[in-house]
Amino acid sequence: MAGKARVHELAKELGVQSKTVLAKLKEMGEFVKSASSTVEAPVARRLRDEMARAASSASSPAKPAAKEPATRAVPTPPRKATPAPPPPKPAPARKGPVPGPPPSMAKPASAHDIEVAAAEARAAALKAEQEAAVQAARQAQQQQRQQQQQQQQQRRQTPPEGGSGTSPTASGPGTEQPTRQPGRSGGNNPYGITPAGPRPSPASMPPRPSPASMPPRPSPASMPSQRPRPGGGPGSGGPGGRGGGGGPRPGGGAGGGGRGGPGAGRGGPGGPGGAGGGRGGPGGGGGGGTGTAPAYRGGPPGGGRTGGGGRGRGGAAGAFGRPGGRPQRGRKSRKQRRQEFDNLTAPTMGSGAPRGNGQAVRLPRGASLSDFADRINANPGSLVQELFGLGEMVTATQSCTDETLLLLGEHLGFDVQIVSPEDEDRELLAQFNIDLDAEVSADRLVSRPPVVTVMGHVDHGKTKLLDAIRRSNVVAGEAGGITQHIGAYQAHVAHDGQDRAITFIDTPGHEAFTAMRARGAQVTDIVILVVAADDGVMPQTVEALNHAKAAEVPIVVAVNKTDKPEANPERVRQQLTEYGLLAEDYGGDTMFVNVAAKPGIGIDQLLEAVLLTADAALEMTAPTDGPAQGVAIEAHLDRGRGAVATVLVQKGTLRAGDSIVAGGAHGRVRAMLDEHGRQVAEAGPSRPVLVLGLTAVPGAGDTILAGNDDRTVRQIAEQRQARRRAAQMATSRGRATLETLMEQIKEGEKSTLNLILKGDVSGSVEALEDALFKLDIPDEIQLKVIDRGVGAITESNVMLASASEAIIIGFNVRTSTATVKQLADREGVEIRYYTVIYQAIEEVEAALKGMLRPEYEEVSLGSAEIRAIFRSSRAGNIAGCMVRSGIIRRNAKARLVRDGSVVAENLSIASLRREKDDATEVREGFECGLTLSRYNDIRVDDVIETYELREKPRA
Ligand SMILES: Nc1nc2c(ncn2[C@@H]2O[C@H](COP(=O)(O)OP(=O)(O)OP(=O)(O)O)[C@@H](O)[C@H]2O)c(=O)[nH]1
Repeated sequence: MAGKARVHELAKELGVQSKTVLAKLKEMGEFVKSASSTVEAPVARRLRDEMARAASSASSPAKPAAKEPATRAVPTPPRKATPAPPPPKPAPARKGPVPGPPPSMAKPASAHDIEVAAAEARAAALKAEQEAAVQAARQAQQQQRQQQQQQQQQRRQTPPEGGSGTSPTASGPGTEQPTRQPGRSGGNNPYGITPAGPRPSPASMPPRPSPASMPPRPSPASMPSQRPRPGGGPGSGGPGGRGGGGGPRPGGGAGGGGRGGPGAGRGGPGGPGGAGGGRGGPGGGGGGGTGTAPAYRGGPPGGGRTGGGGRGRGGAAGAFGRPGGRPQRGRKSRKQRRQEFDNLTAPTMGSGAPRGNGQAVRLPRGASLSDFADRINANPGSLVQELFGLGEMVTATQSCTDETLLLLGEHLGFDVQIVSPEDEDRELLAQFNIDLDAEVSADRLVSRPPVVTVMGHVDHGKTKLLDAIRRSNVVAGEAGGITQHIGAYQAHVAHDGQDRAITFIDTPGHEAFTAMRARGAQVTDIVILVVAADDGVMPQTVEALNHAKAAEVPIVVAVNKTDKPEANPERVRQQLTEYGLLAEDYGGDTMFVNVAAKPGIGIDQLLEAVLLTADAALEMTAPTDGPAQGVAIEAHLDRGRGAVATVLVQKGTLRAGDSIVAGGAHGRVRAMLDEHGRQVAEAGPSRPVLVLGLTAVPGAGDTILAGNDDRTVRQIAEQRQARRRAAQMATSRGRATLETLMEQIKEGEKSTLNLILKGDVSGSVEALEDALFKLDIPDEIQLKVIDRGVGAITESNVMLASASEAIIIGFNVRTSTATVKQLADREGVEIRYYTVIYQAIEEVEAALKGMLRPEYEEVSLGSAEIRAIFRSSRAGNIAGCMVRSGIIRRNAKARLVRDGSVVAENLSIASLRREKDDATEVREGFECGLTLSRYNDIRVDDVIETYELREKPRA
């Protein structure tokens, strides 16, 4: 019969009454309630055996007697039927097979006899089964060991996976093999529990049952544990663990393995020969179900082998495998970890910067990443990130070096081509068919005067020398002998019976020289290096020397102040040999001339030397025909004459009336003046002239071109201006100037003005700082002097200003070198120069006042009283109003007043109507309909006040 049979079905099958079956079952120690109760299959099987045996006995004459005890047995207290309180002793089962009752037993079988015989038979069977189980367990253990070894080997090769608690090896058989949970399947059979039996190796184990395939969990009603079982409770896991299957019954049984909980999961107590297996849960070492389970009072000491232990994290050693349940990850060998570390690759984050395919990207020298990003249609931030990845930290607007741009270009797959400003200009001019470098035929070339710049250490007499030369050349009676400073002048000297002109740049020092060179203007042919004979070679002498050498310009040394008693001109010659300037007297090719600028001694010899050097070293020719080309030496805005520029013509001839472009400025030459203030009609090569008629002031070093017509020069100038603006924007974006600070303050971005003060003497710096701090500055603005010092403005001042967005104030000082000025330009650092303190204070104060956020005051416009409210699904609540005072204006700011209290602020008149027409404003005494922006809670008799905010002028 499949499944569980009911008592009456069994009775029918056996041909007896149900009550006979019930009595028999009672005899057998099974408590069965009624005829409709079900009987477990093993019990039914035993019942059939018993009944058959009883029937065979009944065939003997003792049969009726046999019935008696059976019936008598019914009222017998179920002493044996109840589980034995003491631990079931498996010993009898181990004592070898107990011979079953001989079938030929003459004595009529009483119920007791039947039971004894059955017990003996079962004991024999049990023993045989146990032996088989022990054998199988041994085999299983051996297989397990082998498997462990294999696993260890595998682990050494591959990192093992975690999840210890749920690994197959961690599962006790109690949960793995439900069929081996007789406690569950044979819950009402004290002997029905099959000992643990041969423990199958994990390899041979059936697939782990899924919850779906698991036998149904016994309902509480059907749980055998509902019955008091002194023999032991169900196998239990650790804290949080789940109880295993049915508890061991007296006499032996296997507690189902408990599932290790997050503590120390412990398998259920093994019954005699039972197998308890705990499965280690996370954090809990699923201890194997052991035969001894002190926690389970009254639980049977395990007669069987130790149940398979689960493995859990941090738990004790399981029966299988490694001790404890530490994560396998932690068990990696050092070598493995090292290998893993070595194989780690740095995480890469995509910046989103586009990748090129070798496309050419032309960038101006000193371009920023923003410029680059514009060209390749990228986000500047992504380029910052890419460059950061390459180990360079550059902000998006910072000017980059050529190397940086090339590096980034290569990294992104673009062919970056750095274009110098000169090249850019050349390209621009090419658009207008102007070629500055066009070959000039030799027949057009005529000799031109050399252009000379005077350089040297401070106070060695440069100015005095230039004065002396100028003075020595003043033609008697010419303009009263007074020359004007226009930035350059020409001196004349009789050389080899010829009147030769020499052009001198009237700005001593190498700053102007270098600044012009930086702009690509190479105007100087020869450098006069002034060295005071009493002082000798000094640091700036060497600096000037290096600048001249870098420009590959020949040098004539003027050994000055030779009139002084302590003068030692020979020492100067000796000293300069160390720097590669070997005097002719010493066998070199550099001309040294002893002069005394102050008394005007040796000036002619010096000019002679200049001409000799020029003739020897230079090819000083230029065409005089063709449109003029030149360089602006100096320029300024003259109050009466507008923009004026001193132009040094280099090629061609500049004439009054010519259309010219000078850098970003253009215009028509209105007049040309020489250094004596005389008008000149035309200026040939090397001739400096003051040019009037430009629309704007060009910069020193800007090239001058005479164009064919006004339109061309204007277009060239405009394109240059646009280019410069773009370059300036790129470099000075985010940088501080007094003007931008004002804007930033207005926009609420800034409220601090950082200053660096530099002065000629410490007294003036302190005075300036004191005066600045005495300024009446409102609290909302902060003035910070982040650095102060005496002396020229240096590179480090500029860098500090750049980093902290400060403005440098130079009081009677200038930048230490032209390169510092260039750096400031590049970094967008504003340097303001002052010669009087009050002027500096005034400007800073004006800037700070401009920086103040505007103050607003409220000006009332009018008020209206709500007379009626019209509800509109589209416009919300419309207030029908009477304007009480002033005007009500659309979009005006408004507030709502109810019973004298303001109930809503910061409103505005969203719509305004007079009759049926939209109105911009409605005057006093008229009715109007209006709505308030995003406000509907209006009531009749509320008052709407309108006002506007007007900026208050600052005192
Ligand atoms: N005795 C004597 N003094 C001279 C001579 N040349 C210049 N001096 C003096 O030296 C001082 C400096 O002369 P400057 O011409 O201003 O020197 P500088 O090189 O132009 O100086 P900076 O513009 O500051 O670089 C002045 O006091 C001159 O009078 C000279 O030939 N003999």
